[in-house]
Amino acid sequence: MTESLPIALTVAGTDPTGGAGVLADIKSFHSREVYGMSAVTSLTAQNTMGVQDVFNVPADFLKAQLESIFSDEMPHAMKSGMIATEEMMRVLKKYVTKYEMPLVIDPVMISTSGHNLISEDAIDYLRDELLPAALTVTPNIMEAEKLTGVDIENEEDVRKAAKVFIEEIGVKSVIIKGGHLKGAAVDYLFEKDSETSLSSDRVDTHHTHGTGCTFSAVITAELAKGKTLKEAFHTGKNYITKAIQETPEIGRGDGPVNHFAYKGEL
Ligand SMILES: Nc1ncnc2c1ncn2[C@@H]1O[C@H](COP(=O)(O)OP(=O)(O)OP(=O)(O)O)[C@@H](O)[C@H]1O
Ligand SMILES: Cc1ncc(CO)c(N)n1
Repeated sequence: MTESLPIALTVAGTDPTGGAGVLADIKSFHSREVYGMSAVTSLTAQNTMGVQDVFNVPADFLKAQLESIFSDEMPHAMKSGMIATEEMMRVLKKYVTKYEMPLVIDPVMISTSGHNLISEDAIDYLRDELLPAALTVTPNIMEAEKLTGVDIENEEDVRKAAKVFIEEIGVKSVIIKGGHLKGAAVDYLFEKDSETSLSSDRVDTHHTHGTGCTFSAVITAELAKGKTLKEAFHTGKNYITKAIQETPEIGRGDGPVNHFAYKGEL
């Protein structure tokens, strides 16, 4: 008899060069010894130099993929990444409200290379309808600004934005990633009654393609194992720091992180 594995599902877009999106998520799940499943929202033609094209999967076909999964086996946790249109978000909302499991929303808006990955009118739906269904949301600074309307330049602003996320938008918790602020790379987890910040030295590199996807996927993998959000946050931070410190130098542009680098306890 083999032991059953924790299962994590990602609902996200693809990056054929494997640094971001679904492939980064599955690599992250796998390296944490979590069985990965995926439903694809968009196929992108992108590489380490930029995004060349995007093909959005018809919303009905996203529904078909989710139906295939949920009619067969229940994941223990799920995450969402790139969801380009409101129609796809409406489909996703049905599943995340029907089936109870920890949901991590990475509110992907723009690729590291600066390409828009979400239609402007889907942002309101994301904020008002999807975010409240999540256990946690993992915006970078720009995404947090866009979703809350708070300009963020320092730690005080991060706190103001977190207050809007929790008190006005109604999220249960939020992890604001300071990867794009000056100084050390500090990330903040705000839960209703607690605040945890984790800091690491900033690695002097431009190879940060897919850092956000990887970070949120590791958190999802840990939640699938039944870890607490605080524990998952710690593992996510340690994993991404190692993965950025030991980038594999793949591609001609801003390369991916190393999904083999972190060897922490499983
Ligand atoms: N140069 C760096 N050195 C150390 N840690 C970093 C660096 N850049 C980002 N991070 C960390 O990587 C994680 C992702 O943060 P970031 O703000 O880059 O997300 P993102 O912008 O959503 O990523 P993506 O580039 O995939 O869109 C965070 O834990 C952040 O602290
Ligand atoms: C498919 C996809 N999802 C997310 C990102 C953000 O890094 C990206 N570049 N591509």
